[in-house]
Amino acid sequence: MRTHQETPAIEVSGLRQRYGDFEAVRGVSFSVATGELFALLGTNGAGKTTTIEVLEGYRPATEGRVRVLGLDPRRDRRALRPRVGIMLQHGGFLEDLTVAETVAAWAGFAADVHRPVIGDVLELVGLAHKARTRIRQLSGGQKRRLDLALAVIARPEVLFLDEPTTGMDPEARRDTWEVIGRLRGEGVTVLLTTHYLEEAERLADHLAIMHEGRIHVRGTVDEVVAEAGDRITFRLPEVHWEDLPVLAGVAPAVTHADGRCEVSYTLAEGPAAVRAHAALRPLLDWAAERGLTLERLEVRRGTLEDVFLRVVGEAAGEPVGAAVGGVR
Ligand SMILES: Nc1ncnc2c1ncn2[C@@H]1O[C@H](COP(=O)(O)OP(=O)(O)OP(=O)(O)O)[C@@H](O)[C@H]1O
Repeated sequence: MRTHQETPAIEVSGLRQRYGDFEAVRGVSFSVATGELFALLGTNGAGKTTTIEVLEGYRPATEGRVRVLGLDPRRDRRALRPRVGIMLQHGGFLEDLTVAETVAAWAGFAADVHRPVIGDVLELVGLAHKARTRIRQLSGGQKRRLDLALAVIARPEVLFLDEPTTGMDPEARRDTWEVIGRLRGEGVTVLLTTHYLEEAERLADHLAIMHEGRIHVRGTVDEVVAEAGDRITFRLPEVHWEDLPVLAGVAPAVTHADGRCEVSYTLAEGPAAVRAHAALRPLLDWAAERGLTLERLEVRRGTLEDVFLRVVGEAAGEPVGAAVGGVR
């Protein structure tokens, strides 16, 4: 028998979602352990919001199975409601209410919310000084903070955040990351969608990259970033590029501009700690034998952005890579 600890807080298995003839989600599976933060990244229209809406119980799954805290989000809606916090992509407010009135009204829907909590929650999201301000006088970023306040007021066990920091300035975004980090620290399970790769890198335990209804890559942040491999890049005069060496089994990618060529190697095989070292020595020997200087030589770790762009590029033409290690 499975214990409570072993049951994931969120489970999605073989989810498919159709809108008429169009299949927006095409067989998505992932799970989120209790207390974890899982980030869904992806291109516009990838199916992130659709997936999260099925988990929130807003729409029935066309196919597949979803569970939140072991319950069916539609069938068990009443039982789940007090345990789940939701921040929609486009929350709607009554523009004439003040911030404090909005939170109080919302608290009225939730069980066990007392007035002092309203002040706490406004403090938490950095809106205490705006308590008497009318909603229509808030900026876009302040409205997102209020959305977050409403999502967490009933102290949920699971929090769904759909693009929580869209429209925020960099400082507000950092503040919000801190709030989300604090909630996670308190054991709240969080599923968030975002277009900000840095947001996912900073906050997520596990992440997935979606494109056109499918998850193409998923794993811990380190696992996904490791997939990008290391980059060795430099410039050479045009005359020397044709006999560039193959390094650690990898052929160079060469682009040409202004009479010089830009050379880049992406090394993804082997242990991260040794692969750039192993490839650099033969490269430097090759250059020394020819009396060449490798201009602007750079060795860097791949980034989440490299993986993201590769996923989108591969989906446009080449075959798509499998999920990375550690996938559950
Ligand atoms: N109610 C709907 N009726 C028909 N098509 C829809 C509906 N909602 C979404 N879609 C389509 O389904 C696809 C997935 O949309 P979804 O909003 O889930 O993507 P997303 O990954 O959240 O995108 P974004 O990052 O742009 O918010 C899109 O092609 C969208 O046009």
